[in-house]
Amino acid sequence: MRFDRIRLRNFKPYVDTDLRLTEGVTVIHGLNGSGKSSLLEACFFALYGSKALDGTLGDMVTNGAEESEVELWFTHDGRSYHVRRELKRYGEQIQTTTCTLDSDDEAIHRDGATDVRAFVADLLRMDAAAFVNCAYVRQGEVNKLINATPTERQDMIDDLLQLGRLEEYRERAGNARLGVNEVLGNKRELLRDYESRIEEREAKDPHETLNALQSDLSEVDAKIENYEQQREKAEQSRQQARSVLDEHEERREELAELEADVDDLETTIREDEAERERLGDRVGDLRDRVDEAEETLRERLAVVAVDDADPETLAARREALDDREDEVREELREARSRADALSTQSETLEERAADAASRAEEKRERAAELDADAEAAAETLEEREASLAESTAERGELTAEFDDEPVAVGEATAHRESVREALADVQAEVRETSNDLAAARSSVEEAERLLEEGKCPECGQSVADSPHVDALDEDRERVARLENTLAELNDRVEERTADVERAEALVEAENRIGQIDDTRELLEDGIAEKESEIAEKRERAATLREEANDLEGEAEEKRDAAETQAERAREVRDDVEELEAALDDLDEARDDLDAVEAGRDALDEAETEIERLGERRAEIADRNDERREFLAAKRSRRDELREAVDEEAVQSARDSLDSAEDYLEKVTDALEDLAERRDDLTSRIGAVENEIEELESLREDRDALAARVEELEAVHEETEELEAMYGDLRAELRRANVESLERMLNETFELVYGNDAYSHIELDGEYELTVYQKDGEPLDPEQLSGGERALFNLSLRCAIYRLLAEGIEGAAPTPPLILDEPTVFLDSGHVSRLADLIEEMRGFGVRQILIVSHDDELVGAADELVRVEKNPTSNRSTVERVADPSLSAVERPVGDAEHADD
Ligand SMILES: Nc1ncnc2c1ncn2[C@@H]1O[C@H](COP(=O)(O)OP(=O)(O)OP(=O)(O)O)[C@@H](O)[C@H]1O
Ligand SMILES: [Zn+2]
Repeated sequence: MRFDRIRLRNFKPYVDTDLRLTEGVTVIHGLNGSGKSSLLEACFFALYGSKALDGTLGDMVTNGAEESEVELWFTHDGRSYHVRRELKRYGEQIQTTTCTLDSDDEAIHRDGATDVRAFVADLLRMDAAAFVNCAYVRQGEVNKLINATPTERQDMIDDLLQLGRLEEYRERAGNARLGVNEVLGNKRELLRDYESRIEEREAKDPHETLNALQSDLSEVDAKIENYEQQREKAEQSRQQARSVLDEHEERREELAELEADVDDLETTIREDEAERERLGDRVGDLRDRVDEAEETLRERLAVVAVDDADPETLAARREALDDREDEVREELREARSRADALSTQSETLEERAADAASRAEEKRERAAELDADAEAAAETLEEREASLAESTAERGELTAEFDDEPVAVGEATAHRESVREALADVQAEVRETSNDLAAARSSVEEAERLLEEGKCPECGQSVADSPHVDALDEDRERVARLENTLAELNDRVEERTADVERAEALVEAENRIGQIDDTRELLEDGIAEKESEIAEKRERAATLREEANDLEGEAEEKRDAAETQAERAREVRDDVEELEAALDDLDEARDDLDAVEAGRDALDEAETEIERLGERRAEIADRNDERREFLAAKRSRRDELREAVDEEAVQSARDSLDSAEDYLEKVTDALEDLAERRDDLTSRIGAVENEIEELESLREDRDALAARVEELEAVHEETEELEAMYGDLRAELRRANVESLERMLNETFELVYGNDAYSHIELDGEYELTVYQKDGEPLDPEQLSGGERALFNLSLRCAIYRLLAEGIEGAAPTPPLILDEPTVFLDSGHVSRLADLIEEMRGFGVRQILIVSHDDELVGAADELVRVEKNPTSNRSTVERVADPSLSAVERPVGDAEHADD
C-alpha cells in the first residue's frame, strides 16, 4: 500500500496544501512547529478519523476557520482509492459533514465515517490501534511497546498477525461446548427422572394386579349369569299367573259392562216410550189449533175481500194496493207543493202590500214637512218685505237733505274737499294778515317810543327831520287797513267753517244712502229666492200626496190578491188531508193482508209439525223394537258368563304371582350389587391398563432420551476437541511467530545497535522481552538508556512489520512505514545505522517510508524531500518538494540544530 497524494484545506496550520507522495523514502523536513507532524496526522486522520488521534475534531480545524477538508489518495493491491472528509463548525461543535471513500472500481463506495473506517480497517487488515502499533510510530511514543505488559503486547501482536481470529474461534468452540454441556446436563437429569419414574411404576407390578382383577371379574360375571337365568324363570311364572288373573279380570269386567248395558237399554226403552206418548198428545193439540186457525182465516178473507187465501191471489191484491199507494203519494206530493207555492205567493203579495202602504205613509209625512217649510219661508218673506219698505222711507229723507244744496247725491265727498280747501286758504290769509299786522303795530310802537326819546326810530339819529318819522303816519294807516282786512277775513273763516260742517253732514248722508242701497239689493234678492222656494215646496208636497194616493191604491190591490191566493192554498191543503187519510186506509188494508198471510203460514206450519211428529213417533217405535232384540242377546251372554267363573283357579294363580314377585325383588337387589362390583372391577382394570401403557411410553421416551444423551456426549467430545485444536493451533502459530519475531528482532537490533555489551534479545512464548548482556546477565528492556530504548523499539517495530510483510499470505497490507522524529535520542553513529535499517526495510518489501526528521543523514537517504515551512506572521504552513534532496541537505536551516542532538 502507498499514499499517492494528500490535500488539506484548513487542516491545523494548513490553509490549502496539496502534496504528491511517491514510493521510496520521503523525508519531511522543517523547523519546530512548522507542521510536519500535522501532515502525518492528516494522512492518519484521513484513514481512520479523529477517534484514533489524541485530539478532538475541533483540533483538526484551523483555528478561526469554519470548515476543513482532508483528501487522501492511495493505492492498494493494484487499486486506487480516494478518501475525503469534510468538517464543519456548528457553533461550539465540529461535525463531520462528509466522509466518503471511492475507488476506481465503481462498485466500491462508502459513505459515512463508520463505514469508511470499517472498510479501511478491513482493507489494511488493521484497525487504528494496530496501525499505530505497527506502521505509524508517533513522536514520543517510542517506549510504548517496551512499557506494555506482555499480555498487551501479546494482544497487539496476535491482533496484527490475525491470531486473534483463532482465539475467537476457540472461544466460539468453547461456548458451543458449554452450550452442549448444559443441554447434556439437562437431558441427563431428565433421563434420571424418567428412570426413577419407571422404577416406581415397575415396583407396583401392574401386570400381577391386572391378572388378579381379571379373575375376580370373571367370577362376578359367572354369578351374574346364574342369577339372570333364575330371574328369567321367576318372570315366566309371574307372567303365567298374571295372564290367568288378567283373563279372570276381563271376564268380570265384561260381565259388569253387560249388566250395565242391560240396565241402560231397559231405561232407554222406557224413556223413549214415554216420549212417544208425549208426542201423541202434542199432535192432538196441534190438530185443535189447525181447526181454530182455519176458522180465523175464513173470517179474515171476508175482510180483505178475497175469496181464496192462496199466495197468488194475495200477491195480486198486494200489488194493486201498492199501485194505488204510488198514485196517492204522487197526488199528495203535487198537492203539497201547490199548497206551499200558493202560501208563498200569498205571503209575497202581503209583503208587497205592506211595503206599498209604508211607502205611501212616508210620502205623506214628507209632504207635511214640505208644507211646514213653505209656511216658515212665507213668514221670512213678509219680514223681508217690511224691512225693504222701511229702508225706502229712510232713503227718501236722506235724499231730501240734498235739495237745497249745490251738489247732488254722489258728489258730496268731492264737495267736502273743495270746501275744506277754501277754508284752509282763508285761514292762511288770516295768519299772513295777522303777521303783517303785528309787524306794522310793532314798527308803529317803535317809532312812537323813538319819537318820545327824540331819536329816529330807524337810524337812531335825532328825529328832527328824520325821514323815518315821516313814515309813521303811513304805518298807522297801514295798521288800520290791516285790522279791517283781518276782520273781513275772520268773517270769511266763519262762513267757510259752516260750509265745511254742512259738507260733512252731506257726506254722512251720502254714505248712509249707499248702505241702504246695498241692504235693499240684498233684501230684494232674498225676497225673490224665498218666493221661488215657497212655490217649489208647495208643488213638491202636492206631487208627493198624489204618489201616496197611488201607492195606497196599489197596496189595496195586493192585499186582495194575497187573500185570494191564501184561500186557494187552504183548499189545496184540504185535498192533502184527504189524500193522507187515503194512505192510512191503504196501510190498514195491507195490514189485513199481512194478517191473512200470517194466519195461512201458521196453519201450514202446524200441519207440517203434525207430520214431523208422526214420523218421529214411528222412528222411536222402530228403534225400541231393535233395542229389545239387542237386550235379549245381552241377557243370554250375561247368563253364560256368570256360569263360566272358576274361583279356585284364580286363588292358586294369585299365590304363585306373590311368590314370583318376592323372588324377583330379591334377585334384582343381588344383581344390582354384582353389577356395581363389576363396574368397579372394570374401572380398576382400565386404570391398571393405563398405568401399563404409560409405563410403556415412559420406557420409549427414556430410550429416545438415552440415545439423545449419547449423541450429545459425542458432540460435546467433538467441541472439546475443536476448542483444544484452535488453542493448540494458536499456540503453535504464536510459537512459530514468536520464534520468527525473536529472530528478526535480533537481526534488526544487531543491525542498528550491534555492539559488545549485548549478546541477544529473548522473546519467550509469553511475549516477555529480555535483553541478555555479553556476560549472560539478563536485563529488563526498561533498564536500557533512552537511545537504546528508541533503537530497541524501532527494531521491535520493524521486526513486527517484517513479520507482517512476510508472514501473511496474499496481498501483504504493509502500509507506509511512518516514523516521526525517530532520531531524537540517537547519536550520529546510530543515525546512520537507522539509515541502514530503513534501506533494509525497503529490501523487505516496504514500498513507502515517510520520515519526519531534521537529521542530515536521513535527509541524504531520502528519495524525496519535502520541506515544511510556516509563515511566522500568518502562522500558516506550506509544503514544498525539494527538487534534489542531496542538495537540500547542505542547506539545512540553522535553527534545526537543537533538534539534532540529544
Ligand atoms: N487547529 C490548529 N489551527 C492552527 N494551527 C494549529 C492548529 N493545531 C496546531 N496548530 C499549529 O501547528 C503547529 C504544530 O505543528 P506540528 O506539531 O505538526 O509541528 P512539527 O513541525 O511537527 O514540530 P516539531 O518539529 O516541534 O515536532 C503548531 O505551531 C501549532 O500552533
Ligand atoms: Zn514535530
